[in-house]
Amino acid sequence: MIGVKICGIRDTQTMVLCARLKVDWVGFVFCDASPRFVTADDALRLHESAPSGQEGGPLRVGLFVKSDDDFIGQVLRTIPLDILQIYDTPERAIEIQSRFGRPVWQACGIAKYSDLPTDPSMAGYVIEAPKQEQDHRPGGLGRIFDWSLTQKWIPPSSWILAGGLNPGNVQRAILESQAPAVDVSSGVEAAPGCKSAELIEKFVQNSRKALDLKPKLS
Ligand SMILES: O=C(O)c1ccccc1N[C@@H]1O[C@H](COP(=O)(O)O)[C@@H](O)[C@H]1O
Repeated sequence: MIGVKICGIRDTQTMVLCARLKVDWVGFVFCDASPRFVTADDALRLHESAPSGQEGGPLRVGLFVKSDDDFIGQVLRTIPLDILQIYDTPERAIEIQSRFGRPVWQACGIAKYSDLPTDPSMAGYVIEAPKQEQDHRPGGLGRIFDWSLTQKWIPPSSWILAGGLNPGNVQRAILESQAPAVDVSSGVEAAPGCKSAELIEKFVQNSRKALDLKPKLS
């Protein structure tokens, strides 16, 4: 079964839907440059609206972009995040992992094969398109990269494919990249920051069908 993460949740209906669809992870974006930004109090309200990971619901992932310890600590005192998705240097991501005692998924922008990470001490990696000069934030931009780059990569720990995925391309993305899990934000939205129940359902369904399709597409 392909793991699925729905990121940038801002409303309780979407939380409840993700729990009903047995999505593996939901993401809360603590980056105020994003149309999906939530405060720690918003995230707590969302967290409380659906079964927790320990109760069989989706694990809660918090996204932090170049955040300092004070900010991360303040969010963690409000909401019990299961995983921290970090947009920062690898050194800083490792520091955060040991300081806060939570698994860290480091976000890596991949333009070429040698950009793929090799450090097994990180709990996981989010493998996505690289940030460009004009971007005001590092993710949630609906941009893909060359999925075939990960085919021969030996991942040092668990990983998830992200960037520009949507219900129409996710099956091909899984087959071309050989990803064990997929992460989507803008590709299941009706407008920036506004999730579509219909697109989420299709995305989850199509992701999970990818394994069945393998012989037909390869
Ligand atoms: O979603 C955002 O606005 C965002 C802001 C800052 C950092 C990451 C963000 N989103 C993450 O980016 C990838 C790809 O998103 P998309 O599917 O291309 O829209 C994914 O991990 C999002 O969670």
